[in-house]
Amino acid sequence: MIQNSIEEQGLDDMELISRIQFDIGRKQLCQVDATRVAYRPRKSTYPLISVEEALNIVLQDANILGTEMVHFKKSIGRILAEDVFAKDPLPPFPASIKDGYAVLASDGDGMRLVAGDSTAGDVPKNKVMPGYCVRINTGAPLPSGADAVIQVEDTLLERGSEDGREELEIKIMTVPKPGQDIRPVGSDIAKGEMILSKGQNLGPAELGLLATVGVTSILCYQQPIVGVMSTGNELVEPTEDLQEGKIRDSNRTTLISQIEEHGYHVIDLGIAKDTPDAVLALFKQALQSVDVIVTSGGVSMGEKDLLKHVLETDLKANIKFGRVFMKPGKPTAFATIEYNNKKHIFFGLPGNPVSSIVTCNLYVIPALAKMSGNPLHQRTIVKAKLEKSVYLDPRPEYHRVVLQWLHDDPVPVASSTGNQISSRLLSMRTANALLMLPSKNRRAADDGEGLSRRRHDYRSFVIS
Ligand SMILES: Nc1nc2c(c(=O)[nH]1)N[C@H]1C(S)=C(S)[C@@H](COP(=O)(O)OP(=O)(O)OC[C@H]3O[C@@H](n4cnc5c(N)ncnc54)[C@H](O)[C@@H]3O)O[C@H]1N2
Ligand code: MOO
Repeated sequence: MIQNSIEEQGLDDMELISRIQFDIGRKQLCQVDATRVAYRPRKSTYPLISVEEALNIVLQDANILGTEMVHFKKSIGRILAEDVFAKDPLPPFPASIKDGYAVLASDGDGMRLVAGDSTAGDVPKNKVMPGYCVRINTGAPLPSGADAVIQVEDTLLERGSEDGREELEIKIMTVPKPGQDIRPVGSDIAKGEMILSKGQNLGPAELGLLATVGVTSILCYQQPIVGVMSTGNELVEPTEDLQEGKIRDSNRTTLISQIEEHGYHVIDLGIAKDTPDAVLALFKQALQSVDVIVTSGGVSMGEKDLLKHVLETDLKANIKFGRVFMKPGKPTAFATIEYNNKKHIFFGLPGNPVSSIVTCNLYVIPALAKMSGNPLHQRTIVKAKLEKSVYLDPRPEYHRVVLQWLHDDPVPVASSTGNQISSRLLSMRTANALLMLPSKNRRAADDGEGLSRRRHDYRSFVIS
């Protein structure tokens, strides 16, 4: 009956949404009225776009935030916003590559008197004169006069002090060449050399290089602060016992750890109840302190799926897309929000636990990487073979698999994690890649072969 009355009024979906959103005169903070279930649109008003299109839209809005000085020890995973140069050469002195003896090459092989030693960290006292050598350790400065090092394995002890504390004379068994086993000044790093360049991702080796050249404060791109929120009246905290109709919130845990695993700072925004006011209040609170909001749930067709309405109506957000032709993740939404003169980006991930984790991988992580200044923000994609044939879905699917490189085959084999229903988080367990399966409706001619044949090559990307 209600349907009839709507039809009689001749309202289309867009008008219905407007009626729901702009119902004035209610004592609510939020302008969205979610009570008139009968007026909800019966078809999504958002066009279904491809994953590629969606990712391009996301990356266009994922802009670098700015730069800040960072102490080098706190810079792991950060992206450098400046070139870094070496103010000193390495080694700063000619250094021995071996434990042995500093010699004059022109003396050739044979006997040498031992005139003291040069150990790492000390300044050698003795000069190497013809017929003499100085005992030297790896990394120690070459004494003046010497131009070669002979490793201890190529020498014999001819004479030592009676107490065994000193070597007095040795015999060199090989003919030394000038420069042998010596690292010249600046041979590892030249003075003034650029050791790191703008856009470099800072890992352990890069931090070590900063330590080497004594650059302890560096300019890095700022990292986005991400707020993660769950939505839904059915959700309770993992610590709580289940009452009737309730389930534990798992998405907040997976999304927070997924984002933190990639090195970004996350604020836990908690759970918003399925009311426009609750959602709006949490959004407003989040917008004070985060650059990116990631929600899960509340983006599909249910009368409680309010997020996009609240964003558009109350926060004047620009919803860039609301549906993507993919499985899982069809209702994924993306928006930009101007709030307090600052641009924020919003990811409305679907509530199904697998859908949220897959779409976080596909859209959120690359966006955060790009915002953090990382030029290599795209996911790694490799070719894989299927262990067993799989059924294709009408939607292009991101099938959870374990990739294994077997024997000396350079192409890995992908083994499915089983039932792929998007509520089954167990399908993510042990998965280390998402297999990109084409739509079932793609013509076989696109591919030259039957699409679901055993060991057919598919593209897969690594999600670690
Ligand atoms: N009429 C239609 N219904 C649905 C469609 C559609 O196109 N038309 N799409 C389906 C698809 S595909 C997905 S995916 C889901 C996504 O829906 P929402 O994003 O609105 O999510 P909810 O309805 O809130 O929840 C879906 C499901 O996930 C559970 N959930 C939600 N949040 C959490 C959480 N934090 N931790 C664990 N589990 C969570 C929730 O209880 C539901 O079972 O919509 C389909 N429906
Ligand atoms: O797209 Mo939904 O994410 O299939 O379950």
